[in-house]
Amino acid sequence: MNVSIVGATGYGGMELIRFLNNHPQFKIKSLHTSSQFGRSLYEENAHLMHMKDTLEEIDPEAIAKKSDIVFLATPSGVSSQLISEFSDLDIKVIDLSGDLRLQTPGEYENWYKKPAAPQHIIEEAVYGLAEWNAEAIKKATIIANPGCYPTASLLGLAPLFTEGLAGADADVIIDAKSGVSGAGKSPSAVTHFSEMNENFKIYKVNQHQHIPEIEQQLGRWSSGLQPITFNTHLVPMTRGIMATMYIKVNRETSNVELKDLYETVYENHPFVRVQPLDRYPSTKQVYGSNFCDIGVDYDERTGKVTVVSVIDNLVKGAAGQAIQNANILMGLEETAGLWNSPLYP
Ligand SMILES: NC(=O)C1=CN([C@@H]2O[C@H](COP(=O)(O)OP(=O)(O)OC[C@H]3O[C@@H](n4cnc5c(N)ncnc54)[C@H](OP(=O)(O)O)[C@@H]3O)[C@@H](O)[C@H]2O)C=CC1
Ligand SMILES: CC(=O)N[C@@H](CCC(=O)OP(=O)(O)O)C(=O)O
Repeated sequence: MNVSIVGATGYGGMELIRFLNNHPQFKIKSLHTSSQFGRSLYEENAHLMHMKDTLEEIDPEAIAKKSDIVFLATPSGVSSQLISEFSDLDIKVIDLSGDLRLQTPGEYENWYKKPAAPQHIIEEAVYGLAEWNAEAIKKATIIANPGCYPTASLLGLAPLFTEGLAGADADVIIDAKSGVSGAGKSPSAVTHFSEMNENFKIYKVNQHQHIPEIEQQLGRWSSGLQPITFNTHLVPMTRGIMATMYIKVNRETSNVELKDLYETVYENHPFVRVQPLDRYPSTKQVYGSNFCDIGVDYDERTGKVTVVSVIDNLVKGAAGQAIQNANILMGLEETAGLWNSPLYP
């Protein structure tokens, strides 16, 4: 099966290339750029010097003729415009941006401050939280790949909500931290070395665009969900997300019960690894891999559960989950091309 990547020169695009080069069924057919067509991929990306591909312009009709799937790894505000051209063509689309995740155009415009995609396309797009939406993903034409923070948060929260231990009044608090590659390839005043080195920053306080995305999915599991508290921090490391979450549960529980619950829920989901009792994950144990590692603890004093969830933002948080979704969509093994161990130490 042939695949194309739009936004191939960005961090998400290059991570797609890294995994697709080792994929048993998918072959990279073309790589697309908005600003560098005609140049060789390796010219600005020395680590890809072994690849001879030339970057091509973004022509949806030409892409649909050569490929079965196109990955859009473009900044927000791009696929909301491009998607209309692809949706009339015979090609599956997997969008890594936030453009097709929110079910209401007004909500997208409110949080992203950009024009939304057409309503009928938003309705057609399937939310690609792979562990929780596989049946819909199998039948999808357009997949909205989840955001990095929502992936870590929702995988950690899901068992409590789907198994009835937490409900609408769970008073969810998510305290999340990310490595700097989450902000993409372009350097900025916030992310350059002397700003980030030996520093720890909170940003977008109570304003992050992933708030409605997390609430939307939690609301599917628990109707009438009260608003959540969600805040994000930048950590001076390249990759990794840790979401530490606090959830009020509706009855007493124990760490043994919680561990059993999480293990049972994720029994048939190889990319989610539940930690042993009294162990909590760190970002390095998933570095470069498609794993999401989760640790849980019940605090008897407060009646709250603490969930710690870690992913690599560029893999399970972006390119890895996008390929996992492509595997499910094409009827392949979910793990095809993704079953590598984390890079450690
Ligand atoms: N980084 C992360 O951890 C995650 C990112 N995402 C999302 O994935 C998407 C890609 O992110 P990331 O790779 O980090 O971003 P980058 O900024 O690293 O890369 C984006 C790429 O998109 C291309 N691009 C820029 N403007 C346009 C345009 N107008 N039309 C078409 N292509 C354009 C650029 O390449 P060129 O100039 O060659 O066209 C650029 O290399 C974003 O929407 C991001 O929010 C989601 C989850 C995690
Ligand atoms: C560290 C960092 O800056 N992370 C980015 C994640 C961006 C992203 O993934 O945005 P969409 O999912 O909405 O496309 C942020 O917090 O905005």
